[in-house]
This record gives sequence, C-alpha cells and structure tokens, in this order.
Amino acid sequence: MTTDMRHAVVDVLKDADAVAMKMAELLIETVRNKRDGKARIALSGGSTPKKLFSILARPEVAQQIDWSRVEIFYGDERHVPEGHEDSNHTSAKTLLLSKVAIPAAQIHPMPTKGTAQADAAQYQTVLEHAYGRKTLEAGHPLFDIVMLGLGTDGHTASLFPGEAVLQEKTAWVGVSAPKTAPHERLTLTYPAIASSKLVVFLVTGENKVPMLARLRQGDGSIPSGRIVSEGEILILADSAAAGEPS
Ligand SMILES: O=C1O[C@H](COP(=O)(O)O)[C@@H](O)[C@H](O)[C@H]1O
Repeated sequence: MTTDMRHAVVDVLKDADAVAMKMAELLIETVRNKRDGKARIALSGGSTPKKLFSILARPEVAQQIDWSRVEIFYGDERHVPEGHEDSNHTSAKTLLLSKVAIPAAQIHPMPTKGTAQADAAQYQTVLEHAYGRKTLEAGHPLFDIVMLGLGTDGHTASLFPGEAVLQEKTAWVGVSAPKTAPHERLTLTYPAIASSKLVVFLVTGENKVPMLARLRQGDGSIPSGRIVSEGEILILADSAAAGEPS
C-alpha cells in the first residue's frame, strides 16, 4: 500500500495547542505499541513543532513515554552550527531532549560541520546504521513516524520549490539552497520520507490556508503535495489553517 496526499486523513482541531496535544498522544501511542526495537521518529523543524516539544517535556507527559525505546532523527536541518538560533536540533534539544531521559546515543542530529554534501552523505550512513540495511525495502519502513510542516511556499522538510533534490530517487538525504529562505539545508528526500509507517503534517495558523488547501488536494506542483508514504498520511491542522471557524 502507498498513500499519497489525496488519500491523507485530515483532522481539523480547534487550535495549535490541540494539534500539539494530538501529536503528543500519537507519539505516546506509537512508542507504547512498538513491538520490535526502538521507535524511529523524524522530527520536523521550523516553528510549528515547538509547542509539541514543550508539551512532551512536561513531566506528566514525558513519563508516559519510555524514552529508552525512542530514536530521534530529523526531517531537515539548517546547515548552521549547533547553538545557532535557526538550528532545528538546538530547538528540539532546548525545549525537549535535554529535559527527558533519552540516551544521548539515540539522538541523531543532522551533522553541520562539513560541507552540506558531505554532511548529507554522513547522515545517510547514520540512517543506514539505524535501519540495518543500505537499501530501502518496502514492508520494512525506515521511520515509524515522519513529522512534517508546511511552508507558505509549499515546501516541506527542506524540499523547496525548484530544488534539484526534489528529483532525488536514490539517496535518503539531500541538500537544498532555497533562494527564499536563509541557509543551505539538509533534508530527507522523497524516498526516505516514503519509507515510513506514518507521516504526520502539523499545520497551524491562518497564513497556511492557501497551501493547506493545495496540500489536501494533492497538488503536485508544490513539493509537499508530492509526499507519499508506504504507510499512512495524517494532516493535523488547526481551524485557522483549515479556514474554518474554531
Ligand atoms: O516541514 C517543515 O516545514 C517547515 C515550515 O515550518 P514552519 O516554521 O512554518 O512551522 C520548515 O521550514 C521545516 O524546517 C520543516 O521541517
């Protein structure tokens, strides 16, 4: 089974807090139900997941997850040093990962110390090690959950309009250099995202109305509209982004 955006399940919730809470519940359930090995979770970057990170760090929520059974990866990263205000890993670490009992060896930030191309290749090696194979195999998803956001230009992860990485069919990690956003980026590619049990888009705020409408139609002219998963795709949107009354 492969799911494309036209077959995504859409859940419209009251507000951004409700979206973050629902995502927290999904993560709790995923780790709890994971039978073999650790749950491999790819976090999204940007501003939207910050509420989720803060919710997961609350002691009463954090204790519902056995963090020793979680491996954290990233869907994308700004190619900036750790500690930079635009670093996705720094944001996740500050708000969440430094506050929960996850072993450091199970946190896999995208490297940003070499050239972007070399760092992308290095992250592929990290993923191959976690996956235990060098080739993606249907029925054996790389990720339990890939979290994604939605840019106002239709990008997701760092799959930006017009970038060569959109054509990548083999590598799991690529590079983009968007003209419309700061910093070179590392990003999971379409094939890596597709190797997932569940892809979840978190979309909040009324500035996302036009792109969310196109995403829901599976508009292939925007990068996010071309996401597929060998599992399921869920869009968690707030009423503002869905253009509905709250
Ligand atoms: O999937 C993603 O989407 C965002 C858009 O982010 P937001 O700041 O509007 O929440 C993107 O830039 C981010 O890095 C990515 O993981």
